[in-house]
Amino acid sequence: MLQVQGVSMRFGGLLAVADASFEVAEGSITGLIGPNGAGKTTLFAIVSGFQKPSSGQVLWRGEDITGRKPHLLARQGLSRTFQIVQPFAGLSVRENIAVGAFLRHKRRAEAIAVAERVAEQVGLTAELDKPAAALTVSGRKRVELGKALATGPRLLLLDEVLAGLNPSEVRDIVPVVRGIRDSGVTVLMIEHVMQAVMNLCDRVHVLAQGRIIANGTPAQVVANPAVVEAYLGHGAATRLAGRADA
Ligand SMILES: Nc1ncnc2c1ncn2[C@@H]1O[C@H](COP(=O)(O)OP(=O)(O)OP(=O)(O)O)[C@@H](O)[C@H]1O
Repeated sequence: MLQVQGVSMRFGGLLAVADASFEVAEGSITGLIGPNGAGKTTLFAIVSGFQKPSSGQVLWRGEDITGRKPHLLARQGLSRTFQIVQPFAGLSVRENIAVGAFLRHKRRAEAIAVAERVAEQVGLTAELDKPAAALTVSGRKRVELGKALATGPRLLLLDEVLAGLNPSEVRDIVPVVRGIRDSGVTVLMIEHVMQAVMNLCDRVHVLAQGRIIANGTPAQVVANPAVVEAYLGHGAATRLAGRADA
């Protein structure tokens, strides 16, 4: 469904993304993980049209969409959430989610109806009338999810939607993400919360220092010595293996 082919992004002397290639299969929940500064956010910004890569291509259903603007990509069914959630504080939860729905529905009543349907999907029905500013971090994350979902995406890009949540809040949102996929929306997620990655993702791509260093099922990538080293430092995999043998 989505193919990233040989994408590089240079900021001055820094190669933030280096010849990265990966695919997202339709109907999957695909994870993009890696240590801080690995280039995940940059790669996401490229896929969602917020940045144009220095080189390489992004293909959407076979079509080259490299550098296409975010609002055009949203019309084509590719929407994203942001790591820092910034709901319209003065608007209600219903109105915040409806902002996304206006992409495809011109009439207010229709957009509101979509927002109410989406609110149910993300577990916000009881909060619909509240101002977004009154919500907890977990609630705001759900609003962010709802706003993106209300645009009617075929592929939803989730940027650390679980960051800042406590373990029980993570446990509560995991089925929401799975439900989104089950409703026919493919999901690509950047995520640091490994508990959720292990639970949710069909496939994971690991980025370190701008390069894709591994991919596979969650179980395969966490058992991969190159991945362990990328997170814990050179020699960590051997040291850990030595301890396990002892
Ligand atoms: N606009 C920019 N100008 C210069 N350098 C940048 C810019 N954006 C990102 N970088 C650098 O590119 C590298 C990759 O950053 P990026 O934010 O993509 O990593 P990340 O994997 O998302 O990290 P984190 O998990 O901490 O969010 C970092 O070294 C970062 O400082």
